[in-house]
Amino acid sequence: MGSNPKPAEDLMGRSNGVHFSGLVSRDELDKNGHREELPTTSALENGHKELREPFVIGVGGGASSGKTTVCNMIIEQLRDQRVVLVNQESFYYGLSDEELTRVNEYNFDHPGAFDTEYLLTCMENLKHGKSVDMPNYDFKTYKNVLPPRKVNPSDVIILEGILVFHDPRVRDLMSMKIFVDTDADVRLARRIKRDTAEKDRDIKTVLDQYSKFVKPAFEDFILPTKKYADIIIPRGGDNHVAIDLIVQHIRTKLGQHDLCKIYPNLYVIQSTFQIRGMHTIIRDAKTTTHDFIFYADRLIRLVVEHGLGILPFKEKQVITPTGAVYTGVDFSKRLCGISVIRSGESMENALRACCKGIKIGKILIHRSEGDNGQQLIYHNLPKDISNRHVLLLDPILGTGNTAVQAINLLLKKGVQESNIIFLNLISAPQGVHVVCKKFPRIKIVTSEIELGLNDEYRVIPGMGEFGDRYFGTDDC
Ligand SMILES: Nc1ncnc2c1ncn2[C@@H]1O[C@H](COP(=O)(O)OP(=O)(O)O)[C@@H](O)[C@H]1O
Ligand SMILES: Nc1ccn([C@@H]2O[C@H](COP(=O)(O)O)[C@@H](O)[C@H]2O)c(=O)n1
Ligand SMILES: [Mg+2]
Repeated sequence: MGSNPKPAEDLMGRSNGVHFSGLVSRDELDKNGHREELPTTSALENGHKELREPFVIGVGGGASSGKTTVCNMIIEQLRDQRVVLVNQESFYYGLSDEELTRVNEYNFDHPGAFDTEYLLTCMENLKHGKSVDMPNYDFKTYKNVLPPRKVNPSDVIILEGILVFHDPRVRDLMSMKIFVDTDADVRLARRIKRDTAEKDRDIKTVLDQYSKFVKPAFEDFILPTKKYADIIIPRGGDNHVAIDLIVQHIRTKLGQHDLCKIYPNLYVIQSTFQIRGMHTIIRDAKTTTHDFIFYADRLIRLVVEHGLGILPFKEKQVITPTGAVYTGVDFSKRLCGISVIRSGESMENALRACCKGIKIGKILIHRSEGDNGQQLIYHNLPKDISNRHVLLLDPILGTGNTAVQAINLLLKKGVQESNIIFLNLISAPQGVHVVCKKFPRIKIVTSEIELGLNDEYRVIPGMGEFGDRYFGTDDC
């Protein structure tokens, strides 16, 4: 795959082609909040470009303490990240027919009930970037016979379960350990509700199991692991402050905010599952041209709207049909769009749809060896461009070389640097560094920050050659 990252300084003057990618990623949440993923690479650390090991979080605590709830809340807040949830309960040994006849005598809360060796293998593989076959335990049949779930490595791996801190080898894989601490009576009440509703068990069976196994095991095996926790969350999912702090810490460790912290003029649009879903489609190499255009258009529209949102405005009052005064704003109309041929042309329709009658100029930059690999060969810009705010359109910011050429031309034509908003769908950190360092007053609006560039200066994970995919020339 050739994904060794390049330092930004290396890229200036050496690229002879950007905007490619071979890596595809797809995330899906199933009904249990599990994610199934195709290969991904790891996140960036502290704004640097090296790819690194995933951040592993352990979430332990008594049964029904709210571990899964806490994990789902963390995952929800990290919806713009590649997160995978591993449940310790998937690693329960299946019961033999003989054991099934005496199921009420089986202690599911004992460390020996789990296949910890296989759990360890799976976690080590995930941590080292390999995909794994996760067992699929069925609580109703007590068996492990369902087809395994393929889980691929991610930027964040969360391992949750009653005894995830019991084995020191599993503990050692974790970068952060969270213990969910909920009162025993609350846990029991929830357990009765859950096991009768979801596991088809009667109250007597649940209570017998609780007093015979669950309570003693909590005291003997689970509670003693609380001392290993870095964070103890009282009240589980009700503790929003704790969950917010945990998410902040994870983001800091992933270096997610660093680029925006370094460059206040970089705007990454707020991610939602809709947005990630659309990215998932357009990044999938198997997506048809028709779907690629549809979802790329939706994302481009969001980026354009966001870009328009950071244009200057003046306060304006209007009278509504009810005769009331509405105090609003009047936004700048001295605008134009400039698309970088050819992929930037894919963004013109969205801009026209948002700004009736907007003038759109074009710049063509040829990429070849030598001379920074860049050659400006054509431009057609509005004559009065120097008096306008310019929305520069190019869906991918890779090395930054093309953007630098285009911006240099705009500046030469008298456009003020602070009047340029560069709109793109994805930005490689290297390109962000190059553009923001050279033009600190320019604004960049993007929908996702990429992992980096590979040896061939292609954006990873990226989405391939955008222009070819959008204009349907990818099989020419
Ligand atoms: N803060 C809460 N308030 C009310 N019910 C909760 C809360 N947290 C969890 N539950 C419910 O309690 C049950 C057990 O929660 P869960 O998160 O599955 O715990 P665990 O994974 O620790 O067994 C679930 O039915 C869940 O909906
Ligand atoms: N067949 C099984 C397997 C496990 N249990 C109980 O599940 C609890 C652990 O799950 P949590 O989501 O609550 O962490 C544990 O207390 C086991 O007794 C079961 O009842 N049947
Ligand atoms: Mg659970």
